[in-house]
Amino acid sequence: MNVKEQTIIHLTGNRMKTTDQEIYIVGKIDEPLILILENVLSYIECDALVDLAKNRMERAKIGKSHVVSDIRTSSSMFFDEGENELIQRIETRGSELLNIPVSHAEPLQILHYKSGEQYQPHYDYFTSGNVVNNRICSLVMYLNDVDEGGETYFPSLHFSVTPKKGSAVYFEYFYNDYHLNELTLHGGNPVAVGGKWVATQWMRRQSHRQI
Ligand SMILES: O=C(O)CCC(=O)C(=O)O
Ligand SMILES: [Fe+2]
Repeated sequence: MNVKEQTIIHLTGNRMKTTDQEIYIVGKIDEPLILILENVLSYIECDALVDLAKNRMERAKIGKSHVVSDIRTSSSMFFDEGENELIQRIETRGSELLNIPVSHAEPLQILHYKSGEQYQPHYDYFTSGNVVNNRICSLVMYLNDVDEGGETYFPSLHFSVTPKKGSAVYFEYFYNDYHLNELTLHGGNPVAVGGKWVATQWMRRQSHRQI
């Protein structure tokens, strides 16, 4: 018999409550665990994140070498850890939702795709040999509705998620079975009409912040 591996998030019911938000689970894949979540951010929070990020965007850099790459044609920025009340609130909510201490959180990343821009399929975890404190899960939060295109796409699962303002897709890749981690290959489909803004929260296996 095949026994299902432990996941990071343990679900009890169709809602997840944090101190200040009630989040709805509206879709799920079991293995690897992928959740579609609604009401992760309020509209006001989405707009505020975009406003704060707007003037701080630069062309996206990929991975450790930080070389500008065509793998991702969007632009990006990172907020500083807990840099203001809004960022603190969102980091705390993410940590409560995922049940992982905020010290494991990477700085919140904002991505902006203009029409035609995309993010080719990739893994969020680092694949080079000796990573000691790798990423274990991702929460990709949508900050606006996209008119056409811009889905988060999981090619190995033939599954895509349509961006919806305030909603998010969560996935984890902390499995012993490497094949399950590899199934989290994902990308951002080209935005056909309009633009797309996302906020990505990655969590590390161990504490990442110097506090
Ligand atoms: O834009 C998306 O839908 C995916 C973003 C993503 O894969 C990431 O931030 O690592
Ligand atoms: Fe990603």
